[in-house]
Amino acid sequence: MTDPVQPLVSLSKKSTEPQMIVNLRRIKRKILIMSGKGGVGKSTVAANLAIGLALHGYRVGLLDCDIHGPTIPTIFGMESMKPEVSEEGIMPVEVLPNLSLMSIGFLLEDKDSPIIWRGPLKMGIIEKLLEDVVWGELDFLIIDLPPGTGDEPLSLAQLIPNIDGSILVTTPQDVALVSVRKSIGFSKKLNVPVIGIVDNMHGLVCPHCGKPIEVFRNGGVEKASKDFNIPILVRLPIEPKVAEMEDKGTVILEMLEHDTEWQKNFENFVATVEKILYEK
Ligand SMILES: Nc1ncnc2c1ncn2[C@@H]1O[C@H](COP(=O)(O)OP(=O)(O)OP(=O)(O)O)[C@@H](O)[C@H]1O
Repeated sequence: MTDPVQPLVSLSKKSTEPQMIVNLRRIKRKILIMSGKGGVGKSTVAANLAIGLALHGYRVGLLDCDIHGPTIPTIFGMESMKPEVSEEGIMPVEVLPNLSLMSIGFLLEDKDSPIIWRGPLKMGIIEKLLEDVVWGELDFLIIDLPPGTGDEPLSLAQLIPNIDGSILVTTPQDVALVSVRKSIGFSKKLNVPVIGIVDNMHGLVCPHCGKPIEVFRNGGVEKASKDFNIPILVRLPIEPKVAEMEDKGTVILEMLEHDTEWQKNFENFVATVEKILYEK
């Protein structure tokens, strides 16, 4: 059986761990963004954290490891970009002078077909990205993992050496507790400390009266935070503009505007993450 989508970059070169180590050694901090299930806002959080850190002056890379639905190129309005491939390796796509991206989505010839890869090929392409992407010197590499806490995201995360911390993204239903517990177990298996939880889609601000509306029955995230002694880093409301911003690729413009609630929430989130990491 042939694979339905052919990656642009040849996978024939044999993996060599030292090359991966050489590339990743130049990165000061590697942060995993993960979630117990799909569609909770993991890529949204990864993209905005990367932008926020870059706006604070850090050199940031964002690696989209979501093999089944790589959304980072769309969020940045860069779906049609093709990374340069040279003797040195694959060059990440530059969004700002100090923010660059790499996504499996950039390496697919046919972006509209569903991505159905067998296990070894999936691991192969992630290994290839870790080995061959020439990030240069970075202060942060933000890694957007595939959703879930099963064997596949675990094996992918295990390919990345010396991860500094994980951020768990969840929504506020009661099942948050289950989801957060699974994510903590996942981080433990990787020996990665949990930095904190992002409570996403936490209510909605009424567009007429400005008062908060609780959409889901809340309490699960607070309980998880207390039970596991892990801080809630930020509560993000349901923001109807987000899907539109992401589809149009204007997320970065929103973050450059300093007067929206969405931007302010992320500004606080980024400052909290920075504080936790640099006080360690
Ligand atoms: N706070 C929010 N308010 C409104 N929409 C949101 C919010 N957070 C995320 N979304 C939207 O929800 C959808 C899923 O978000 P996202 O792709 O970030 O989730 P994910 O967890 O990465 O999903 P996947 O499982 O596909 O990896 C997107 O359309 C995004 O625009």
